[in-house]
Order: sequence, then C-alpha cells, then structure tokens
Amino acid sequence: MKLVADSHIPYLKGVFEPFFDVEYLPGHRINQEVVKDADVLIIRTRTTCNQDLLQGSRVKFIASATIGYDHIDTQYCDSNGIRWVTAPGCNAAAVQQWLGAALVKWISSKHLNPKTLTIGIVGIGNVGSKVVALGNALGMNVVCCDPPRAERENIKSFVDLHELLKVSDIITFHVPLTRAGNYPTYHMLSSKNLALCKPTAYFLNSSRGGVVDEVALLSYLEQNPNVAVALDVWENEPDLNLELAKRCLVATPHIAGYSLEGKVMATKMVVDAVSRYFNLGITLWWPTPNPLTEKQVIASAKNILDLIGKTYRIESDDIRIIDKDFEDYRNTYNYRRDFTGFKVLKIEEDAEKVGMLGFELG
Ligand SMILES: NC(=O)C1=CN([C@@H]2O[C@H](COP(=O)(O)OP(=O)(O)OC[C@H]3O[C@@H](n4cnc5c(N)ncnc54)[C@H](O)[C@@H]3O)[C@@H](O)[C@H]2O)C=CC1
Ligand SMILES: O=C(O)C(=O)[C@H](O)COP(=O)(O)O
Repeated sequence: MKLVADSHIPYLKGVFEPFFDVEYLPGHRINQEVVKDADVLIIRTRTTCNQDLLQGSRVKFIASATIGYDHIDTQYCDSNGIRWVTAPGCNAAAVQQWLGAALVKWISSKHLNPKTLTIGIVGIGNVGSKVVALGNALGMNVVCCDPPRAERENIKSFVDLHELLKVSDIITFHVPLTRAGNYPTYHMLSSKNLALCKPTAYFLNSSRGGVVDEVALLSYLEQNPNVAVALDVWENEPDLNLELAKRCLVATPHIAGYSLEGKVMATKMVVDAVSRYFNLGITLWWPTPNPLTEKQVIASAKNILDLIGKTYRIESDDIRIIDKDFEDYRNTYNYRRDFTGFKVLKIEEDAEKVGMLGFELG
C-alpha cells in the first residue's frame, strides 16, 4: 500500500516505512497524479482534499495533522467512503499563547489595566476555552458567543454575536471556517457587524482568513484610527493583503499554532489514527528522543503579563520584518514552546493563576 505524506510534518519520517511505500512531498505538490495510486494521505492545511484530488484514486484514509479541516471536502469524502480524521485540540495551547502575546503587545502599548477590559470570545471550543482561561487569569470580564454549543448544551451564559460585538474591548475569533449550516462563519466580521463595535476595539483573528472580511476591515480601520488589529490568518494565503498587513498591530504568517508541543501532538494524533485504522499495532508512539521531556525554565516573572511576554515575543514573527516568504517562513519555523513547555520558578503576583494557563510552577 502507498502512503503519501506532507514532508513538513515533523517527526513522521521513518514511522510508516515498515508498513507502506511512503512518499513525502510538500503539501501543495500532493496532486491527482501523486494520489492516484495512494491508499493513505497524511496532510496539513496545504493540501486541498476534494473531488479534483481524490476522484479515481484508491485513497481510503486521510489524516490531517491540524485542528481545522476546511481544506477537506468532508461531504465528498463521506459520500465516497473515504474516512478522514483531524487532530482536535493539538495546538490549542499554542494559539492561546499567540493570543496572550498579542494582548500583551496591545495592553502595554496603550498602558491599559486588563481588569478594566471586556474580552469577547467567538467560538468556545478547544482554543476558545483556553482563551477564556487566559481572560480570567488576566482578570478581564469575559463574554462568550458560541450558538451551536449554546443550542446543543443549553448554555444560558453565552451571548449572541451582536451583543458581544457591542460590549467588547477585545474581540477574538476561534471558529471553524464554514459557509453553510445554521451558523456560517464566512465573513462573520462584516462591515455591518463592524458598525456595532466600539471604535477603540482590538480585533484578533487566529482562526481562518475568511472569517474576517478583509476589505471591510481595512476600510473600517481607515475610518477608525483608534481600532487595533492582530491577524495570523489571511483570506488568500500565502498572498497577503499588504495594505491591511501594514495597518495591523500584529501581522503573522499563520504560525499561531506553531509550538513544539502542538506539532508533536499533531503528529502523534495522526500516527495513532493511521495505526488504529490499519491495525498496525503502533501504540504509545512519541518521537524518540521526545523533545517535550525537558521544559524551559523561567527563573522569575512579575505577573502573568510579564510571564506571557517571557515565553514569546510576537514581534519576532511579524510578517513585516521576517526575511522569508510566507510559506518558506512556516516551513522552516523554529517551533516555539507554548505555556505547557515552561516551568516557572518564581512569580511575584498571580501565582495562583499560573497553573490555569498550563505552566508548571516549581
Ligand atoms: N492560526 C492557527 O495556527 C490555528 C488556527 N486554528 C483555527 O481555529 C479554529 C478553532 O479551533 P478549535 O477551538 O480547536 O476548534 P473547535 O472545533 O474545538 O471549536 C470551534 C468552536 O466554534 C464554534 N462555532 C462554530 N460556528 C460558530 C459561530 N457561527 N459562532 C460562534 N461559534 C461557532 C463551535 O461550536 C465550536 O465550539 C479551527 O477550526 C482552525 O480553523 C486552529 C489551530 C491553529
Ligand atoms: O491546526 C490548524 O488548523 C492550523 O491552522 C495549523 O496550525 C496550521 O498548520 P499547517 O497545517 O498549515 O502547518
């Protein structure tokens, strides 16, 4: 059997060679020709798995080493007997850290007190829940919107999107990109919705580019100079809306999820999934040596904001200073450690909140 894998999934090489003919290719080069005699695909966001790619192939199993799956035509797969899986939650802590670092940058540049701010979180899944914890740890007023969950779980404390947009100082999106269903997210930050927001708000998007209408956001920014924006995801990656990027406080090339922990976990989840599906007997797989066994040590921090800043300087990933193109930067990224990769020896304030964010205190 043949397995085709994205060559930029770390720690995968060697794992499946005893069981399959394995071919590694950059995600965008996994095309119909390559896939036609493949049985398994292990992919990232860079391979669009739809009828064009899959029709006439032998593929029966697709594992994506990602949280999001808008690059998979799930309907086509389901109706053609192709099983597909993802890696839910794998890099949620990395996105939480990106968000934290983007908040630190805004709060410190404006000399704000986090305790006076309301954070509106859209999408309370694996990532959104970690952002709730972050907001709570910073003493913010936290407002949540997730209509699918509110409906399914009868949650009364969630508000609707319009309400969230009106009351929030910080508005952050953690939803899948969807164009159909009862609650589509495509362009949910539209010019109509922007008009409801405070003219001093901070908008953050680390979910998918299409969630924000970039044309509407740019024009809103031009009319509201006190608005701030942090974007990690873009409508036409890797082609950027450079005008919008120029006006952002934070502009990064889709690396919010790029922690060492997130990447190891994503690979582990796809390895386990392929092993289970094909009964390969690979159990308790971790890379050897496991790069996560050693934590990085932070000797001391003043408070949570200082601690976050010590784990990640988001400026270093700014699209306007990096000397590589978008995809090259991602493909050669030096995966950072997220909060779970740090041990904190001493913190002057907020010690009781450190554990809430996944740090080890010791
Ligand atoms: N920038 C990056 O590197 C990364 C981006 N992502 C993106 O973040 C998204 C969210 O990730 P997770 O939290 O792990 O996904 P998740 O599936 O755990 O949670 C998504 C939540 O959004 C909710 N939702 C769906 N439609 C909604 C709507 N119209 N309004 C409000 N809420 C809605 C769902 O009910 C669910 O609770 C992923 O789908 C992915 O596209 C994920 C990881 C890394
Ligand atoms: O997990 C997701 O969803 C993401 O957006 C990833 O962080 C992006 O990862 P790649 O598959 O593009 O490496």
